Amino acid sequence: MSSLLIAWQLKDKNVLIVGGGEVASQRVDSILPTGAHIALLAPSDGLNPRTRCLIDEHSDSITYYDRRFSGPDDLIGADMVLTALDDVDLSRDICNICRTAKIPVNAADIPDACDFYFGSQIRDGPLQIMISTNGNGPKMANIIKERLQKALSGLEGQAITKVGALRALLKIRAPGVGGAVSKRRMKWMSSLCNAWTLEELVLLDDAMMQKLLDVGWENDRIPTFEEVGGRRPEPDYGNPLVPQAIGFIAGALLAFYLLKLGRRKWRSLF
Ligand SMILES: C[C@@]1(CC(=O)O)C2=NC(=C\c3[nH]c(c(CCC(=O)O)c3CC(=O)O)Cc3[nH]c(c(CC(=O)O)c3CCC(=O)O)/C=C3\N/C(=C\2)[C@@H](CCC(=O)O)[C@]3(C)CC(=O)O)/[C@H]1CCC(=O)O
Ligand SMILES: NC(=O)c1ccc[n+]([C@@H]2O[C@H](COP(=O)([O-])OP(=O)(O)OC[C@H]3O[C@@H](n4cnc5c(N)ncnc54)[C@H](O)[C@@H]3O)[C@@H](O)[C@H]2O)c1
Repeated sequence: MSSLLIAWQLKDKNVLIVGGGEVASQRVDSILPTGAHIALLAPSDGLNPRTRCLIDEHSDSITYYDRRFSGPDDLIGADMVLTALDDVDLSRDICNICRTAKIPVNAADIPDACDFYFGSQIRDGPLQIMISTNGNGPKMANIIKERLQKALSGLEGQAITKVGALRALLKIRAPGVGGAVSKRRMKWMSSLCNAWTLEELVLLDDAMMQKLLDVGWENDRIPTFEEVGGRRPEPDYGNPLVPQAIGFIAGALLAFYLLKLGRRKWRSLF
């Protein structure tokens, strides 16, 4: 069996985390950027220092309850539950209550009881890559993430941000959902993404976007980067004085060496 990989939207949803150890702190890291309201339930004497820090720094997003899990009432209003406990029986009980209440649940210590797994993540602006081994080898997911990270240029997130802005402008210029307009929009956007390099997309600015739409979209074609006023930055050779200074020092050292050699030869003749 494999699993469904989706980008779950959690903005303004209620996520309950039961436990406050190291794994709980990683769950907070994963949930915070989604814009969800987090409730964290764990006695303060078991709080990991990072979890404590996250609670203090993000008091607008995290409501902390300094107590142990007390039963099904703790789950009321939760849209998602994550357990990160050192008590497998309690973890399993919480999973069972969630299943009855139809609340999606992840238990860090019982893969079989999870509705979904976390994965190793690469994030760069709007780009989100999740590596999952479907429960087989979490450390392998982490190693593969590091390999993938090296293969990325670092421009992807910025390029996607620019494409997102252009898509939003195009939707204003050619509104509508479905039908012929949708088909034309999708074809034009896909052709542009295929035709332009990542570097060119990163350099898109407001004026170029307007021109792309005026010249390209309106005439149903993909203009080149240069055609819409794109300019590549001049290659940076650094400070021109640096090579000059290096040349001067090298020249001076060579002259000094030759002078010394000349003197030695002169001496040896007499
Ligand atoms: C990817 C990542 C995401 C995250 O947690 O955010 C993640 N685990 C990570 C690290 C990690 N976890 C563990 C080790 C020690 C080495 C090792 O065991 O390999 C390391 C390595 C480390 O710490 O470096 C121990 C471990 N993990 C699970 C159990 C319970 C069990 O298997 O029974 C045990 C105790 C096993 C035991 O007692 O022996 C279970 C799960 N861990 C998952 C996700 C889900 C499957 C994901 C997948 O298969 O891809 C799943 C099923 C449930 C879930 O957590 O959702 C994150 C890497 C983030 C990153 O660095 O990028
Ligand atoms: N999924 C993963 O990636 C992964 C990785 C490592 C470990 N684990 C497993 O996850 C579990 C948690 O790991 P950890 O390192 O965070 O453990 P931990 O011991 O650091 O934290 C456990 C937390 O649970 C709290 N707790 C205990 N009983 C409670 C209760 N009744 N109500 C509320 N809170 C309670 C403790 O106070 C503590 O904050 C362990 O079982 C571990 O084997 C999972």
